[in-house]
Amino acid sequence: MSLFVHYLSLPYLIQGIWFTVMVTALGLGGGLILGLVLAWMQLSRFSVLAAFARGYTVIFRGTPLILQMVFAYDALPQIGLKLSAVGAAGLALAANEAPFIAEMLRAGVLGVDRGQVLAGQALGMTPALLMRRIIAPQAIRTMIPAFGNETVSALKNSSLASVISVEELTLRSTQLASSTFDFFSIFFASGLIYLALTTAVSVIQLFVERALDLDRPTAQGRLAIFLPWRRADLAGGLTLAEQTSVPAIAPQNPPPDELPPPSRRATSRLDRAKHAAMVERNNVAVEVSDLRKNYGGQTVLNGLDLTVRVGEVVALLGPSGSGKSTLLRCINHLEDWDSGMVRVGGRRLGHRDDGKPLSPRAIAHERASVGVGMVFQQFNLFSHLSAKENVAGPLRWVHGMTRVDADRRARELLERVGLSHRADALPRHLSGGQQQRVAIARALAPNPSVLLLDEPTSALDPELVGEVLEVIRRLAVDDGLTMIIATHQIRFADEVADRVAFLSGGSILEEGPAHEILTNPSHPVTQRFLSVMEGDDAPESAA
Ligand SMILES: Nc1ncnc2c1ncn2[C@@H]1O[C@H](COP(=O)(O)OP(=O)(O)OP(=O)(O)O)[C@@H](O)[C@H]1O
Repeated sequence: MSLFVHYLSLPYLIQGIWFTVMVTALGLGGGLILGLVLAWMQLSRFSVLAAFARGYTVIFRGTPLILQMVFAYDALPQIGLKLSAVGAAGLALAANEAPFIAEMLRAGVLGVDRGQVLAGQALGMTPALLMRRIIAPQAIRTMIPAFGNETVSALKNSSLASVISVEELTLRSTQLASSTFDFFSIFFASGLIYLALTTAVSVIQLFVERALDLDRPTAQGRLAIFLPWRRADLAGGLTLAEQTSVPAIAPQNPPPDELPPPSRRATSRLDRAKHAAMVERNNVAVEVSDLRKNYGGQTVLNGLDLTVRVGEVVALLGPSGSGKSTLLRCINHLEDWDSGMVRVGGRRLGHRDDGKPLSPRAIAHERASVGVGMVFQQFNLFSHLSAKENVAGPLRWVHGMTRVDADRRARELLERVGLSHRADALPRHLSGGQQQRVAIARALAPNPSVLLLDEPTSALDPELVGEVLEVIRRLAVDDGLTMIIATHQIRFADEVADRVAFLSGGSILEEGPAHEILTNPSHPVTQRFLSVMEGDDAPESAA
């Protein structure tokens, strides 16, 4: 026992730790940089880069690290690259770790909900901005456990550096044992030192995981100063003390969601008819002509034409799979199409005037300047940001608003959708209806010229549908916003829409004044569709 304690504190062994840590740090640091490059290459649009990265991965993941170390130490000098033993071991470890780290990074990036990426694009975020503000913060959080594992594995793998005479812990233990023959005590002491190092890594991993856990309010507050995507919350009006006291879950008796009273403008059908007649004279807001889109062999949009005027509310109805969502995504150029043209505010979104496609970055800038807001079926709120940050963040990042102005606008809009009291809640602490109202506030924040709503209530429980429809109704009636709404809510369409377009098989079968189409459809497919809906949601027929 005393010998064991003696070896545990022997400077010769302790100094070996320094080499072990150095090789590990070089391997992990280099592996992280190289892994980032490999992950970027694999995710890139250029297939040559992706193929090169895959080839690298196959070679370095498929050959033993020990051979890579020997190669780095003995073969590289042949081509004039002479490295120290520690340098060669660090380089080989980095080259070996890189493909594993790249896969981890790729899994983290691909694991971020695609809906949030779409929402960011719809808000006019460039690919780089999306990566920095939306994808990376979420991916990093999910990658911590895997990165902890990788660190432990790199630490243990560093022992292979002994084959190229790096005087790390394993080599020194072996040397000591061969001179003293006290194998058991020396290797037991050395094993215990490795265990202490890997335990330290696990403790750090645990600390970082807890610190990044958004559900722990204390951590949120403390760590926010180091995290760019959380710093915003602090500066948004809450002091650090207030921030740390924000409850992780909704308070027991939260104040009820209250929408401000609507304007006195009536929502009667007669008013809607007058409104429809009035917008007839307005400029064209959205023009879709002869739009065609296929997914593989399936035709989803089949030469579709649609014109929407400023201030008009158009409801898209039609059976499931008729192409409503695809049409909305094309209008915002979240989806490319095969032929035809889409103009928003007179501009060909996504294309130059000569018809050539724009780069993703240029499309993002154009989306932001043309102003097409989008509300999705699944809300697609940024799950790592509070309700207020979901609204204020894009205003700062995309539209260059100051923090004070963006926060003020976010608060105004949250108040308008009756959620000012939940401004600091994370999306997962809100009900579906509340999340959709935040999503509407977020889409409205940059004052879009057109708002596209893709079945905004179909993911909601029936008792939550009403609150979201009320918010949309107010936007249509009080604010006169130009809207295109894909919906299955027939009664709602009758109340708020000026016009209904009925889609089937990727084209518009029938369109016209909402009440007329809904109560007296002329096409047999529309008649059949409305009669199926009749039981629960059909409008009262005209008197
Ligand atoms: N990314 C995709 N890849 C392949 N097919 C797709 C894709 N997106 C949609 N589709 C297909 O395109 C067709 C139209 O889909 P879309 O979502 O536009 O219909 P919808 O009218 O909005 O339906 P719903 O009312 O059910 O939402 C469907 O048959 C769907 O399976």
